[in-house]
Amino acid sequence: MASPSAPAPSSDAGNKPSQPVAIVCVGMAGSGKTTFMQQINAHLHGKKEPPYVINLDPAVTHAPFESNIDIRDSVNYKEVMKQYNLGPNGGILTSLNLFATKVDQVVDLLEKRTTPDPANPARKPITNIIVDTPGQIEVFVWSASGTILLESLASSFPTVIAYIIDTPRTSSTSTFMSNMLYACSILYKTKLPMILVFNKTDVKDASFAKEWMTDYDAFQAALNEDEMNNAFGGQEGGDGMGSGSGYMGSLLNSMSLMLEEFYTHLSMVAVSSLYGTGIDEFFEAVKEKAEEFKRDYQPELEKRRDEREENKKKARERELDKMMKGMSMGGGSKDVTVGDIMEDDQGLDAISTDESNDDDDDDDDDEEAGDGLQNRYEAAMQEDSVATDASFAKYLFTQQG
Ligand SMILES: Nc1nc2c(ncn2[C@@H]2O[C@H](COP(=O)(O)OP(=O)(O)OP(=O)(O)O)[C@@H](O)[C@H]2O)c(=O)[nH]1
Repeated sequence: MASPSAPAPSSDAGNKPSQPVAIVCVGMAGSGKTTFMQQINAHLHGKKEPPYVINLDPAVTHAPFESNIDIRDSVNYKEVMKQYNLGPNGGILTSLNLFATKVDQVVDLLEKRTTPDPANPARKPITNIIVDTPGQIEVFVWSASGTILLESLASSFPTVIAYIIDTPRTSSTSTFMSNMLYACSILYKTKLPMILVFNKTDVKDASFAKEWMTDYDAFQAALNEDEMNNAFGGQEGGDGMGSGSGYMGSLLNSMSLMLEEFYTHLSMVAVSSLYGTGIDEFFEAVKEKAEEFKRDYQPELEKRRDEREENKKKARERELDKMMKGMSMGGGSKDVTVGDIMEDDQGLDAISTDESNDDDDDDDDDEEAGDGLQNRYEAAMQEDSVATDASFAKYLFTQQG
């Protein structure tokens, strides 16, 4: 739930350097997401701008950094697997689903931490929110809970996807293309700006990737070379010149043409999470993509957020209405409210619906009792939501700083 005091991200707010940005790290298992998170976390701490850290990977056994919100504090992944009789992926998915039910409170907490606190002016508002996700990308990106979590985040903050790529494992044309297609599918699914983070460049330089993304001919040359060396395997060709699979070659060829357009929407940085190189460039790219978010993505998201708020308001009104109806008992020409029962204090048998017995004063009393009751319930509902937020913050999440 977007709190009313929270700053609604607006295009002019983009010029303020302190506007918080959410960076969601996504990548295949072993690509180095956690190590990258650790590196950007350390980088921001070094700049005296500690980020707000969220871990959404319920299965991680050891995280080398402290999280402000950790899914493992609210959902026991192993217990979920046991209780629901699930395998590892089902367990992660269900844990995310359970966690997604609390997303409003998560966003509330984030909004509080990213705005100045009048009660504590010395506390600096957070300017970066960094999020680690499960290595099973599809479980996060293609699940309803992943969508809810991302959309909720993006409805309050400029949000950028950092897609972490294992560079040494992406150096052949076929693995490169597979990875790019995956990135493409994430971009179109999340509709959020994306940075390709070529990680592990201490092992393999990422200049080949940059060249392939910007120069179609260079990729074609590499493709021909791979074909000649039979790098794709397969049985086709057989012309004695190491032709490899003709099918694979032409498929990659067509895909590379299609991806040319996709590359224009991306930023690309080369980093080594192990040694901390390229991190400054990464944050430059984040700045650029955050601007892009405000310019291109925000209008659509704001529309969706307004719709959601409106729906929420309607649902609340419906609930209140239902509750009030449930508490009034119809009969005769006039509804009798619980106020009648409370006033008479004689139980249901004492309720009279006979208007002829009521004088004008009674009518006024009835109205007042009804209104008072409605007001009290409205107030109670609001108090309840505040209490839920507070207790949620208290016992579900680990609050650091
Ligand atoms: N050489 C080198 N190794 C790295 C780098 N980044 C990560 N690694 C190694 O890659 C392995 C996987 O790194 P993680 O950070 O655990 O990867 P992950 O994507 O979080 O893995 P999952 O949690 O399984 O999804 C570890 O052995 C890291 O030490 C890097 O920049 N260079």
